[in-house]
Amino acid sequence: MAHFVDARTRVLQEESTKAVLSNCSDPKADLAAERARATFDVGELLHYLNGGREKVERKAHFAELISRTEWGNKSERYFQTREEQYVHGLKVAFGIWDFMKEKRLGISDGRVLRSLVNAPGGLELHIGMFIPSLISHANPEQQAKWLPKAQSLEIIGTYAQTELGHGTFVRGLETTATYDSDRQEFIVHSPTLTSTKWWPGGLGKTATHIILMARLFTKGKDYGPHAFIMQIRSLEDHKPLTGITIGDIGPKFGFNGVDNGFLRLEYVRIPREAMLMRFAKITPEGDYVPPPPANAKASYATMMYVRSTIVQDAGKFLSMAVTIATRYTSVRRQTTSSKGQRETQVLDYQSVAGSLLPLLATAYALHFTGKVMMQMYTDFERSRDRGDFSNLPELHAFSSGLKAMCTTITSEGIEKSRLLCGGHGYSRLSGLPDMYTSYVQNSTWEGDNNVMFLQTGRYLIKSLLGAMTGKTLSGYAKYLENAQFEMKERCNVSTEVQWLDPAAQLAAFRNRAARLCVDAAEQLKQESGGNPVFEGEPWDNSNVIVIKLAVAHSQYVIYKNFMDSLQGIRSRGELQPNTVRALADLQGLFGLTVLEREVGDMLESGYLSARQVKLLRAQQRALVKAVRPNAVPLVDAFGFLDYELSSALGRSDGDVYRGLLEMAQASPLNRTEEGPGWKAVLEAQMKKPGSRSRL
Ligand SMILES: CCCCCCCCCCCCCC(=O)SCCNC(=O)CCNC(=O)[C@H](O)C(C)(C)COP(=O)(O)OP(=O)(O)OC[C@H]1O[C@@H](n2cnc3c(N)ncnc32)[C@H](O)[C@@H]1OP(=O)(O)O
Ligand SMILES: Cc1cc2nc3c(=O)[nH]c(=O)nc-3n(C[C@H](O)[C@H](O)[C@H](O)COP(=O)(O)OP(=O)(O)OC[C@H]3O[C@@H](n4cnc5c(N)ncnc54)[C@H](O)[C@@H]3O)c2cc1C
Repeated sequence: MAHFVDARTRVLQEESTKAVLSNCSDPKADLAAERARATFDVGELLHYLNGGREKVERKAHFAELISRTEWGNKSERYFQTREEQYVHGLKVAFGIWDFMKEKRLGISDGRVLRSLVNAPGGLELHIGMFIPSLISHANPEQQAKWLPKAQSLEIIGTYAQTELGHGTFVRGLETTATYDSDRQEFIVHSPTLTSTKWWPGGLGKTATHIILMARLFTKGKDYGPHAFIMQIRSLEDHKPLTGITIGDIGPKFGFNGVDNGFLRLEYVRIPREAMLMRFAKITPEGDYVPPPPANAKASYATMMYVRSTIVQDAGKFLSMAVTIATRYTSVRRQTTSSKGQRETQVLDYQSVAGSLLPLLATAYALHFTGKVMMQMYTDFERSRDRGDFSNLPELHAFSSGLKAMCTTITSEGIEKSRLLCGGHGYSRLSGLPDMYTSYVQNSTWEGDNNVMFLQTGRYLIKSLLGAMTGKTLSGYAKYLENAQFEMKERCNVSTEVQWLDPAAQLAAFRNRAARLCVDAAEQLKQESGGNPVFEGEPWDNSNVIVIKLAVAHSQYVIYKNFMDSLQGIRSRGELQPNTVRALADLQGLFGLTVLEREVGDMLESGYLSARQVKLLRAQQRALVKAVRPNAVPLVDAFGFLDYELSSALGRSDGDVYRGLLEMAQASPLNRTEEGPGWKAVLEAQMKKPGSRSRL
């Protein structure tokens, strides 16, 4: 029934409404005004970043279609229970599958669809690791047997490596696969409590098959972790097979649509052919045939593939967070110094712009590094398929450090973006809390970040030691050939504007990394009492400096990739000069922001003087101002759709307050006016005789 308001009430209210309206915010107009400030052609950059106009339009077309399906509807997204999330995640996966079949779409379209719906569920590991493991570890016969079933979703798999007792230290896995040559079978077994598999995504309630990482024993000898494929659930009634105990590990910090699981095996027999035998093999008689020495770590290849995809995705997630925060802080107005004046857009506060715009620049930096990373992985696959594993060590070092660096940056960046949105950033309807809780596990899974940095540091120190004995280095570590020269080098910047020179910035990144490498090698030598030892106490006691080195190197790599990518764009004339200028500002802002944060090392080493640091800071602040007018256009160029962001604050029309109010309607607490607590608790309590008088 309509609420009746009398005329007198309306007249009295009119004046105050007028007063409020005179300086109240108009978010839609604010965002439109921001867009009008663009100094470059947003459409051009949008198409460039997203692989062309056709892809941009195709994505929008898909979003339009799937948003109307039951599984693609996101209105309940923030209100689901864990069980609902899990079932919804499955519906999404199969919804996408049917949609792809119906429209005859390929894998790259599938990726777009998954990213649009963004509802991680029980099939993540099937797509992300089970199928890739079959491709990289199975021999041609095994691939012919398993891949069609996996690709048609006849079976659903996961990657079961981590155990209660061991995740990082893969060689310490306790699950055993013991070969019985009489029956030409392996007996797979969980001999201890700590050998219980724990964490694999989809293992709890979804997967019918697993890639099992277990220690291979044959003829009484332990050959360490190897990959096996085995069935764990019946394809008839989905119940666990004999000797197998499986379940869900319970709620997590985020990512709760995924049924991460546990698994115990009790003397389960699997055929000899269950061992994935592309590299290492077992003969029917039980003789172990090792992989060639060059690819001794071949069984770790899936992890490297996933690390590469994680690096590729880091930029996307940071860009999403920054899009939400930039749009919102452009329309959010707070505080005015004089009465009658409009309140300030919060993005105009130096503290907000000074935090958010460097993140925007970083999102662009990660975009370019992600592309380089995937290219490097693809190149590795090509040479691997020719039997050439020579670039494996560099790929491992590169992907480990970047996985750690990019996920650290993105995790922190999402949280910073949320904080910059104030109170509304704390609402799940902003999209930022869920993005954080479901992203931050990237710092842990697929190799804890510190552990990954240590792998990169190890490679760099070994490279440096090699260079000192005359070895030629290649790839990103090449600069270490000149480490001794770098130790004496001083920065030659003498004016603020000279800090804009990419060569000056790159030199600072490189010098810091080179010096840290020399320092780390020195410390390791000292701890080792002579020749550096890369394990045990000497190594453990050098962890902090080695991680610092790997961070510095990864920052150098990300900056270099940004610089080289922009150079390539310029020399190929791919973008108009105004667009390149906008990107160059971002490159400078990214570089100087990182260097500013790390000046302590460079002052300590003597590479920079206090005056040069002052100049650097001033130039960094100037770049924040230079980027400010393009803030909204630059996030628009990422090309995220409202459907994709699923955020009241990130709306492309800027209508954030309406967005919050509309999205909140779906809260289950709003299903009735009195709310679920009235009948359950409140009524009885509040109507108790005497309760009013007590209050
Ligand atoms: C479509 C796309 C969808 C994507 C969706 C995503 C969904 C998926 C989501 C994902 C969900 C997540 C799912 C999950 O989480 S799955 C579980 C992931 N688990 C891990 O990542 C475990 C992390 N641990 C390791 O990787 C290893 O054990 C480490 C690396 C720590 C040490 O290992 P180890 O103790 O054995 O070695 P070492 O230190 O004695 O070093 C010995 C030598 O080996 C070299 N070395 C080491 N490793 C590699 C390597 N890989 N390639 C080449 N070389 C390598 C190393 O440089 C050294 O060389 P050198 O110095 O002697 O020359
Ligand atoms: C959401 C999620 C999903 C996952 N999905 C899967 C999956 O599908 N399949 C699967 O097999 N696994 C999965 N994992 C497991 C994941 O790969 C491991 O948790 C990860 O590799 C870290 O190992 P850990 O838990 O043993 O950490 P730990 O190694 O116990 O780390 C604890 C601390 O010790 C430090 N540390 C450990 N070793 C060293 C060292 N050598 N030197 C210095 N510091 C060290 C680490 O830096 C860390 O701070 C998942 C994990 C999560 C959180």
